[in-house]
Amino acid sequence: MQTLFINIKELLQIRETGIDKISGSDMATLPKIDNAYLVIENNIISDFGPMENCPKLSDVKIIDATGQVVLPTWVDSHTHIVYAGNRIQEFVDRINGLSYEEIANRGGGILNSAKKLNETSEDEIYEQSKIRLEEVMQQGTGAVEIKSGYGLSVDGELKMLRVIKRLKENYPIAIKATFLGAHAFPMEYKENHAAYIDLIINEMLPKIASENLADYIDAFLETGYFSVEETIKIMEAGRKYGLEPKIHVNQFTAIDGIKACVENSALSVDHLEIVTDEDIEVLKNSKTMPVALPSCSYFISIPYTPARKMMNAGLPLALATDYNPGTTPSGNMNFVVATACIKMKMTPEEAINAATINGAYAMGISKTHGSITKGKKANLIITKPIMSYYQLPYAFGTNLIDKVMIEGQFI
Ligand SMILES: N=CN[C@@H](CCC(=O)O)C(=O)O
Ligand SMILES: [Zn+2]
Repeated sequence: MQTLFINIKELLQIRETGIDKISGSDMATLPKIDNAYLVIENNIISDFGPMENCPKLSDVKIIDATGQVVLPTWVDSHTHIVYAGNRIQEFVDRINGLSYEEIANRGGGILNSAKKLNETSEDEIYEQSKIRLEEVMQQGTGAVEIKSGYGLSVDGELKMLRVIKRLKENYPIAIKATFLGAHAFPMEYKENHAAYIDLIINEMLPKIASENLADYIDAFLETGYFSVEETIKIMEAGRKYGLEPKIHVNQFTAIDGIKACVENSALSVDHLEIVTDEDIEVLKNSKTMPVALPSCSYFISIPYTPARKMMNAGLPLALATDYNPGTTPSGNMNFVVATACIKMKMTPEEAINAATINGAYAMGISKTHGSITKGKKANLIITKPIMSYYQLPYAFGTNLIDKVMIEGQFI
């Protein structure tokens, strides 16, 4: 079955086959066709071009997109959308003056979510998480990475990863699962880090690998969480099971963690609110994608990733939500793109590149997602009639999406 979109006001992010990411000054360019057509065959993009070249097709469903902008769906390469309950009380505690660190030191934060998760059944976690997944799909997300990391026990981590597996099986959206057992030290291991790392490496990882539950491995490399040396052990152990690292690093402090991640061929380094000149140097000429999470900076009032400085140094940059109950209870990529423009001074072109093709790279799916390219998945955002794509970040907070197509189907 073919679908033909005609009269598309702007068809954005059109790319040749084989482009997997966009770096540095190239991020300022977002290739597009004004007044375009686009052909979808089953679940794949099969053709596109200017309206004057529009083919005459028979037995085709025609959609007139006059006034509407069409772009690839967002790729959200960093989320924690599988969790139990919420942390609304901590939100209010922060408004009343407590810091994220103070809340964590009182047993709140990640350990609070871990307690809730371990007390909740797998079915209930699935029910709570699928609501969030369905919500972000309606907001234009067509691929999502989901981490474990609120189990912090063998059973808890397996439970989370099994929920992610069920979401993968039951939804058309591309999902990658990341094992984040090294998210925090449980209370009983506070004074015995080696024993918890041993549990991760010798008990969790073999079980996860035997059930094929994870695609990537992560750790929270941060002062007060996992040290550089501890994170290296986790990355090396994951590699033995074929899990590439995607690491939380430089959220609050810069402790040479990025260097360790690059040396261990991490696919991405995520957060990067605090970035030194040395960090930028080690990222140059590496295959590691830096990932910024501006909704987290917004929600807990920490610095924004220095996007301009990084792009000026020739680096690529991806944008993701970090959707989680503590630092970012929002999975809205439209807000991420707008906030990147408003607060990080990324241009709309840079932000859209970061939220599509570079996001796809950061979750290892740029062969199939992240751009309007012949042969890629038919994953599309069709906007309401708008002035131009500039309106997407400009009218932040307004829902400008008319329809979302994932794998050739409107959802
Ligand atoms: N920083 C580490 N992990 C999550 C937040 C975890 C939490 O507070 O629940 C993040 O990416 O922000
Ligand atoms: Zn995160």
